[in-house]
Amino acid sequence: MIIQKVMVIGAGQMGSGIAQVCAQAGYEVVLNDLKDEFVDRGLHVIRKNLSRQVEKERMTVEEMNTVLDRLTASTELTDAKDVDLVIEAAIENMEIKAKLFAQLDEIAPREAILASNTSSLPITEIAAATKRPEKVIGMHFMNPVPVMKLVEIIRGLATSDEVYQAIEDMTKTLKKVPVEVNDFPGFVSNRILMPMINEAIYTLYEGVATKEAIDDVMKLGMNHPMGPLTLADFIGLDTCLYIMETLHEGFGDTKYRPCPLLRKYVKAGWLGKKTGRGFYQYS
Ligand SMILES: CC(=O)CC(=O)SCCNC(=O)CCNC(=O)[C@H](O)C(C)(C)COP(=O)(O)OP(=O)(O)OC[C@H]1O[C@@H](n2cnc3c(N)ncnc32)[C@H](O)[C@@H]1OP(=O)(O)O
Ligand SMILES: NC(=O)C1=CN([C@@H]2O[C@H](COP(=O)(O)OP(=O)(O)OC[C@H]3O[C@@H](n4cnc5c(N)ncnc54)[C@H](OP(=O)(O)O)[C@@H]3O)[C@@H](O)[C@H]2O)C=CC1
Repeated sequence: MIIQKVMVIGAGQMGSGIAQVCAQAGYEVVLNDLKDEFVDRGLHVIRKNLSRQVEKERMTVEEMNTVLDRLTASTELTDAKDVDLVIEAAIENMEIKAKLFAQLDEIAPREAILASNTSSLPITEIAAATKRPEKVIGMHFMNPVPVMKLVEIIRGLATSDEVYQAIEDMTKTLKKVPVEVNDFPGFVSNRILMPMINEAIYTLYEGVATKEAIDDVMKLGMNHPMGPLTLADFIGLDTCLYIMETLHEGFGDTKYRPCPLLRKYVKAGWLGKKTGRGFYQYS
């Protein structure tokens, strides 16, 4: 399976990062979102990241322009008609992802691989929305994508060995480290990370300590680069809540119940860094 052209769906924080690393690795990339303004916002972030690399003299202006030239903006799913791989990074919602995959299955070439960057939703269920479940796979990048080395690769029930191998090889061309996991709610990363974040929110909710103190304990005591509440703001509180709900529903275990304070913040539209306010305020 030869992968040359990649379509990334969703130009948010994850989609723009994925598009950037694919373009830097030499792939032709189509970056798709619902509206031009969202795609432009994603391309703006990529330009800013690459300019920083130029300032640090890790890349020349010519190299930056070559990378930027590999990126094409799109607001039409029909642009998937000639791609080899789609990486979906729209919001963490099964209905939206299933609908996207059903449409992509109709549009993308028969041989194309359809991957999802979902952080917790079952790949097997996403694959069932298509007539090519053997070509559907999870490709779970970490935030911020240009910096983090891991890509968790999730095999759905029907994912073929050939598709797994092609995605593992492609991940290495992005200078990332693939780790294979099976399809269970939250996979490995968020099954372990998100209950810790949820517990940190309970710790705040129950008045055990201030948000700053909770973050300091985990930063200074456990050497985490960010405290759990700062990390929750960074990931997006909506995404954190969707993941906890997937764990809660998927395992049917009350230990995964989302903290009411997390629900309250999401209902208020306090989604973290991306909306300017979460546990902390960002100007
Ligand atoms: C929810 C899920 O499904 C899965 C997830 O992704 S969970 C989230 C996983 N991610 C994490 O846990 C991140 C934890 N945080 C960290 O590792 C660090 O705080 C961090 C890498 C984000 C920033 O590191 P820092 O040392 O505090 O800041 P800083 O010195 O400014 O940045 C370090 C480097 O990262 C780069 N960087 C930081 N943020 C960046 C961003 N958003 N995009 C691109 N590059 C970025 C900087 O340019 C800098 O690069 P160089 O070293 O090459 O110069
Ligand atoms: N945040 C994180 O740390 C991580 C997130 N993920 C996963 O990546 C995915 C994206 O998350 P993230 O980038 O943080 O979210 P963002 O909210 O930053 O971005 C999502 C983007 O997708 C767009 N979108 C929504 N629906 C559609 C659609 N039908 N077609 C095309 N685009 C659409 C959104 O547009 P609009 O603004 O209009 O809604 C938005 O621009 C989620 O599945 C998430 O779980 C995975 C790893 C880490």
